[in-house]
Amino acid sequence: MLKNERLLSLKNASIVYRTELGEGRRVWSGVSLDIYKGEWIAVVGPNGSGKSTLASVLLGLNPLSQGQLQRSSEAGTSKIRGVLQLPEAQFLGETIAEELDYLPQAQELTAEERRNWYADVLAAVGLSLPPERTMATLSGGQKQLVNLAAALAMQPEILLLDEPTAMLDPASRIEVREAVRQAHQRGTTIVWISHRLEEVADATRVIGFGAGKITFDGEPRSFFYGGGNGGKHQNENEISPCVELGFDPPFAIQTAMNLLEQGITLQPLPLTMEELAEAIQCR
Ligand SMILES: Nc1ncnc2c1ncn2[C@@H]1O[C@H](COP(=O)(O)OP(=O)(O)OP(=O)(O)O)[C@@H](O)[C@H]1O
Repeated sequence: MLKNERLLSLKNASIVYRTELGEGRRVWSGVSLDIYKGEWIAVVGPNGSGKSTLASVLLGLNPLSQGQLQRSSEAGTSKIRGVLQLPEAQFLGETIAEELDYLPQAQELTAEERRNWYADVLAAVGLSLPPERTMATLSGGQKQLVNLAAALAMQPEILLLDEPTAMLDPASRIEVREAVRQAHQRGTTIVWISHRLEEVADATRVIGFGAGKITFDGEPRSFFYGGGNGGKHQNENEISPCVELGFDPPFAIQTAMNLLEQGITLQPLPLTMEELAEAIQCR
């Protein structure tokens, strides 16, 4: 796990919502979390565990009931950008050009310069669409890629994604994931909230949310296979943190676990079908 410059810290944070009856509903409490430059953090947890609430807190949209949110000097509010579950929820313009025109960078460009800039912004997520295309005519995946392009054009330190692929078909999910991978390779820190555990394989770190607190904070292999650093295969009585949170591990990991139970060693422990095939071939 990369541990260098700290961008954001939550210290002993709690969130209490007011219900319609005026009572307090505690979503989570005692949450402490440091986010470091260059990390790719996958946040997972059951429905209602408070993942989207965490997204709102980190984006500065939801005040804490208790505790503190600290930003490093470089990671001011302008340096974290979010992409949310419903692509349409974030649109302001009717066309791609109008959407991008809302970004502060656009204000400094001439009409001529803007055309090249639109192309560059869209190319960063692998899109080559005419800027005059209306948003309503785009596929769900393309809409989400435009959202992603707009977020990345702001050059955020942290890109926060709250289930950005939830409404997308498999092909669009792959496109969005690839665009995020490339942003991460260019140095953007990623916080990705997801229900799809196969998306966790890209992460350098997993945060598990459950029962009102963080239940797991570690590497993906430890999350899926249990054990300490890098995930040693669990002993008979140990439940992996993934299963403990109520999730079935992805197919590749379930298959690997079955092989391990039969005494077949796999090095390194695979997180994806490709890694599983490789580990079997290397035996
Ligand atoms: N503005 C709000 N006012 C009151 N309660 C809220 C509010 N927002 C969320 N909650 C409640 O807080 C809890 C956590 O919600 P949140 O959306 O953060 O969970 P989640 O883990 O993202 O869920 P999901 O996986 O279903 O999207 C839920 O019980 C939800 O009903």
